Amino acid sequence: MAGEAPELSAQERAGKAFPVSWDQFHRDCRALTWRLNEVGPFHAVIAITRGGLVPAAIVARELGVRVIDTVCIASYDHNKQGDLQVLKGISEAAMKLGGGTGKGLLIVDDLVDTGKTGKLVREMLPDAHFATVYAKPMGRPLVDTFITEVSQDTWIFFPWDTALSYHPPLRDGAA
Ligand SMILES: O=P(O)(O)OC[C@H]1O[C@H](OP(=O)(O)OP(=O)(O)O)[C@H](O)[C@@H]1O
Ligand code: HPA
Ligand SMILES: [Mg+2]
Repeated sequence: MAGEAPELSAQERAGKAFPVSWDQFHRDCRALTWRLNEVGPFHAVIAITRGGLVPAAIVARELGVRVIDTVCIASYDHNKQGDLQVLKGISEAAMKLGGGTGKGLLIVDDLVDTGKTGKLVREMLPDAHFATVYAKPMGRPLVDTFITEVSQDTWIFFPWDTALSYHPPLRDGAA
């Protein structure tokens, strides 16, 4: 309708930016693995796609886990959260390894924000261990292990979603 304020995306509502480089992300994943190493061993890693694929590869490599499965969930379209859609569930083989409830399985995602995605996967695997690299306060109670907490009004920019670009000097009005 004319005159109505345009709806803000989750990223715009967040306000603060937290850009993460590949280097930083790799370091944070290794730090996460140090903590997980005290909790395991794990029979398999379940990556929540797509963001969970990158930390899952690093964590699985460090922990020596070779069985990796995915649960494919779509929610944010660019930066606005819609209804969650499970595009692919957990495989029968991974379910079997976790005794049907996820015991001994490690779920990995890049972050929890509102916690909606994590909640859905936890319902599928109630006894699994859930780890993320970053956590915002709303989603934090759902996670068993994470490395860095950022405020709810922060948007995390991952290296696979960003590229280096020119930034004008402050003097010329850059924010
Ligand atoms: O805690 P929530 O509010 O549910 O948000 C967290 C989820 O959102 C992002 O995934 P997204 O749905 O954007 O898909 P992607 O991993 O394919 O980028 C992120 O990778 C988490 O999986
Ligand atoms: O802060 C975020 N960054 C990137 N993707 C996301 N999906 C939910 N929250 C975020
Ligand atoms: Mg995701």
